[in-house]
Amino acid sequence: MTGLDARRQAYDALRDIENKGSFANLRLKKTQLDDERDARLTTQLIYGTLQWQIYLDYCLQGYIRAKKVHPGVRTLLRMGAYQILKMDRVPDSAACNSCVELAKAVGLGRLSGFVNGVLRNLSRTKDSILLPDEKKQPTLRLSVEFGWPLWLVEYFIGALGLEEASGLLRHQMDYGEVCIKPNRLKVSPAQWDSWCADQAERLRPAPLAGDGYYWKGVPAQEPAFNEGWFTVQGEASQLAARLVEARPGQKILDLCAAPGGKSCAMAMEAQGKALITACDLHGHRVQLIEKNAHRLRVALETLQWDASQPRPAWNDGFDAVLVDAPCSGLGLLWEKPDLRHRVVAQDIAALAKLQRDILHCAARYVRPSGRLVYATCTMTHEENTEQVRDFLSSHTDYEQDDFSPLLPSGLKARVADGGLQLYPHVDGTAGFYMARFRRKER
Ligand SMILES: C[S@@+](CC[C@H](N)C(=O)[O-])C[C@H]1O[C@@H](n2cnc3c(N)ncnc32)[C@H](O)[C@@H]1O
Repeated sequence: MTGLDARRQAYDALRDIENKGSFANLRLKKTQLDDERDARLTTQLIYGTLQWQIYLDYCLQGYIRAKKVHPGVRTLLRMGAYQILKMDRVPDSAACNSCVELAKAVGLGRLSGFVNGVLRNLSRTKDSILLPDEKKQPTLRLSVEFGWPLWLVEYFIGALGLEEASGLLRHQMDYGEVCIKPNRLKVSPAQWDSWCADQAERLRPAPLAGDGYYWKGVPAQEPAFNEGWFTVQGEASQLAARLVEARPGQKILDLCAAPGGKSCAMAMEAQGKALITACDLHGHRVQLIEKNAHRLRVALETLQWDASQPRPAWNDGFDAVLVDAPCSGLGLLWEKPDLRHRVVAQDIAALAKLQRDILHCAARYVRPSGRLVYATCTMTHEENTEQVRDFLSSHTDYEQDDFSPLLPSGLKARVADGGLQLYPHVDGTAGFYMARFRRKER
């Protein structure tokens, strides 16, 4: 059967994500498929099944009478239901047959009849599934229809109102595309133009990223990526790195740097001539920064360091400091759907405290008239606007720094209260927040 290997890899990854808490994007990198079509199918099955899990479980519940379902079978049913309900290009019969074959291949052959029965019934009657009433239960409807945990729907409705939250929660993104940007330190204009011409059918301009593109491809399988010709970085992340305005000869500190996307972006922006120190709390993540820098051939100094602890030796030592803070990551829920099932509301307060501590330390490292950039990939006011307000009220040696001239002309979001909040449904980026402060002259 075509795609059975791809489906098996997706099944194994989904089991690891559930059992071992693996992150989907990292687990995906471990799948081994040489054929690009298979690799795309695996990606779509993993991400799609996770994105729609709540919707799929809702639809499946009407077809399952058993009180307990074997966890492996539940994964198979979700994968099958995803193909039947959300993947138009897969015929229902292929979705059913492949799940039955997969059940046998993963040692669940004795339950393959059950899998077959549930999926065939679903396929036959899928058009009559009733979702919660939009008028009577708008919150539950958004949760089920678009696969969001209820608390997240309630959070966004509380923060944005029903209409805006609906727009946000309805937004979908294409998992098959990544945003790329040329590494001008490594690739010549002629080489880049020629690569882009080869890839023309898979590229579309990234409106906010200057010379970047959205590319339908698998980076690890692309020689140009392994040669360091381009970086993979979302438009919002690129923008946050740009706010630092890293210039040749400057000393820059990136306090929460792994896996090194923004550190490398800043190094490239400064034509490889800035002195960039990239730190992270976790040693294994510091290695990711080094790996990234090595691939892109940019020089960075790396250090394992807890940014919430003061380091007096750094006081007044940097032209600019970036705090790309650990955060609830709600802005990445579209591109990393496993996070929807991982983040919990209780995380937000603890993260806000950590962010405050990190910002407080970072404030000392900036030289007078230097820049401090604060960024998160989330949309909670506790982690964003409240941090900015709190920082300015407790650090009177800082003022807000207007960065609007640096923003791309096509951007719809506007700076408000000194910060820029990007939303997926407004600008098509990840949900991201950024603010910039300038230390006053003494
Ligand atoms: C949003 S990510 C950074 C992404 C990175 N700037 C990039 O562009 O690739 C936040 C990082 O903060 C790190 N982190 C968490 N707590 C930290 C702490 N107390 N000190 C330093 N880094 C920390 C995490 O390990 C994670 O790598």
